[in-house]
Amino acid sequence: MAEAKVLSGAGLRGQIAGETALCTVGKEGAGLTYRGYDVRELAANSDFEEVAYLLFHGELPNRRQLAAYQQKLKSKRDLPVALKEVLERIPADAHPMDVMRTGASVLGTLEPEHSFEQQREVAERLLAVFPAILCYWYRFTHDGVRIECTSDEDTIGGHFLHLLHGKAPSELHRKVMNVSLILYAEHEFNASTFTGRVCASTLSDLYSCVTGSIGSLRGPLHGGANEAAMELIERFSSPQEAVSELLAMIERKDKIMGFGHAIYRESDPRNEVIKQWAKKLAEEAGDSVLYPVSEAIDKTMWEQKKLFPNADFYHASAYHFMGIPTKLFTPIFVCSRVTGWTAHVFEQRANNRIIRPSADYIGVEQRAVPEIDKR
Ligand SMILES: CC(=O)SCCNC(=O)CCNC(=O)[C@H](O)C(C)(C)COP(=O)(O)OP(=O)(O)OC[C@H]1O[C@@H](n2cnc3c(N)ncnc32)[C@H](O)[C@@H]1OP(=O)(O)O
Ligand SMILES: O=C([O-])CC(=O)C(=O)O
Repeated sequence: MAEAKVLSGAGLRGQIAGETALCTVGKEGAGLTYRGYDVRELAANSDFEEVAYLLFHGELPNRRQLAAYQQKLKSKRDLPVALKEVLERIPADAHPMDVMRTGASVLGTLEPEHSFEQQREVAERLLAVFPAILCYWYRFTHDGVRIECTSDEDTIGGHFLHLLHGKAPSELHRKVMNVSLILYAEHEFNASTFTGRVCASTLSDLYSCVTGSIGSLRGPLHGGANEAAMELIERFSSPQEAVSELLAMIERKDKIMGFGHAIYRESDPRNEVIKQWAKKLAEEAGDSVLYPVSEAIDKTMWEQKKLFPNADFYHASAYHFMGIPTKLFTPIFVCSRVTGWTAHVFEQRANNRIIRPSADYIGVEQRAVPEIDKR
């Protein structure tokens, strides 16, 4: 299960574009590992901060190290006043991924990375501050309130939900956010990470790398698929309606968001984990539509196209059941993947050569430049 496809063709498929010690994707037996650990085991037993520590330091923390790390991240959560002022000026109808991109970029002007020796501090600052960047802007522009950007929540997942809803989340919701952040943390040379590595290879600063990565993640073929999946699911009021409309979409050769993967062949190992939690949340919410509709789409896609849900599909209903507005789904991915992105930048910097591939030229033959009056 979760094996890699035989790769060929466009999109740099099948090309080895570098080395990494961070992650394997689609390796037989364990579909996704972070530094050798199966993501399903990490999601069952760990805090997201343990995974962040693992990606940055190479090994899991012990209990004392984890407590110190969580405390350190907690102390870095507040936003500079100048950043709050910028966030207040971004319109309510802006794309929240543009808010994340701008937030990272502005922080880079206020707290620049002067030397690569600061790289871990900068990465931890970004990790700690992203939930507040998103929620400060969202609550100010949608509810007219200036929220506190700190909370006494120990975990980043709990902190995010606390800022968003203005109150402490339930244990179940804390747990699901924690699992979700673990599942999204790292995924080898995906498009947004590769963007970050290309930027790093020019010896640029960490904020530029992360800002570029956010831009790549924003698209619906990558991180944006969780929002697109939600828009699909909530269109239907019953599994029967979902199946008949889906068959028409398949007939029209529409792309069904939240399905398929560039590397996995038969399943995405993150899906089985988030699917279970989405089911639990559906039961808790007394839902009798969204989850059954999701399952009907899942079943039909497999029967008709042999396409399986990727990490994004059941994340849509899981986030929805926790009261998270759809347009904030992809920014949550940023709050998590910033760990993978920055760990890849550290790796690139440690063994760097500028990334500069070649192209096959398919344009016209060489020719003389005609005088402007003769064109
Ligand atoms: C966390 C993440 O970023 S996971 C990815 C999130 N993205 C999505 O969910 C968007 C929907 N999925 C897709 O667009 C694609 O599956 C991608 C972008 C993820 C992978 O793209 P590719 O590697 O090019 O897909 P692949 O080579 O497997 O495609 C094979 C065929 O299946 C089709 N296909 C793949 N995914 C889908 C889909 N979701 N719906 C309909 N058809 C699909 C392709 O169109 C292609 O058909 P063709 O040969 O007739 O052109
Ligand atoms: O690996 C990919 O191409 C996309 C993906 O699932 C991720 O980045 O999590």
